[in-house]
Amino acid sequence: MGIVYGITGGIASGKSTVSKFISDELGFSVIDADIASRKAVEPGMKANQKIAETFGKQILLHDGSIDREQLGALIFHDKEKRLILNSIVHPAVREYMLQQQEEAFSRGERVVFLDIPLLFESKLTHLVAKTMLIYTDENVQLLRLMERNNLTESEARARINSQMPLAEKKQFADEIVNNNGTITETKQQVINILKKWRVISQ
Ligand SMILES: CC(C)(COP(=O)(O)OP(=O)(O)OC[C@H]1O[C@@H](n2cnc3c(N)ncnc32)[C@H](O)[C@@H]1O)[C@@H](O)C(=O)NCCC(=O)NCCS
Ligand SMILES: Nc1ncnc2c1ncn2[C@@H]1O[C@H](COP(=O)(O)OP(=O)(O)OP(=O)(O)O)[C@@H](O)[C@H]1O
Repeated sequence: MGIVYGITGGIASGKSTVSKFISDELGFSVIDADIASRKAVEPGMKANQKIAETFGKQILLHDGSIDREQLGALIFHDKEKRLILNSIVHPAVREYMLQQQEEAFSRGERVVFLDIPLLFESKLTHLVAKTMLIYTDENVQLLRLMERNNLTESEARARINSQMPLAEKKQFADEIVNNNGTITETKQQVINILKKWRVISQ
């Protein structure tokens, strides 16, 4: 059994950017909740059928996959619908992540990272030894989200408002990476934290 660290943040705060650095440049396994949530709803999976039953067959594309754009438009504007979707998808996401984690340990890895956007909202901190929050100011988050996803300001705000504000997440995090600056500056902060945690040597 190895040790598990949590990477969290908000939508478009830079979690994937940090995860990619930790996996591609530092060589650790990073298990991504967004990828898990995509797998959990593929055609043939229980959650796919449940979503069609709950939100209507028109939520499926011709190949049986979920129309993510349509589902996003529904759930990011409606808390009740969002909680229903979460209750369908999250158990499968947790199962998948745990399985990936065990596979990494059985390959002999000693440290794995979980990238979970809703780590604090879903009260999952017991799954990890320590947490790293990828933080940006809300105006930076908004602009990066609008640009990356080609969203209007009101669409982007609806997504940001679906999560606990990043400023509030700070109090729950063991370490905070300020990602308002350049990616190089962010990587250096990540290295410092991993040294402090003794994941990498000085
Ligand atoms: C609503 C869906 C179809 C939109 O898909 P889309 O491809 O546009 O976005 P993607 O899955 O890449 O998520 C992007 C970001 O949105 C945010 N987000 C996604 N789902 C949620 C949610 N239920 N509540 C709050 N924020 C969310 C996260 O920050 C995530 O990193 C999809 O996000 C989904 O199925 N969400 C429910 C599962 C979930 O909670 N996923 C988040 C991690 S488990
Ligand atoms: N320090 C930075 N400087 C400039 N652009 C950045 C920086 N960090 C991230 N970005 C850009 O901001 C956007 C959001 O980053 P990223 O995809 O890593 O966020 P995320 O937290 O994984 O988002 P999501 O939860 O939506 O998947 C991307 O387009 C990314 O290239």
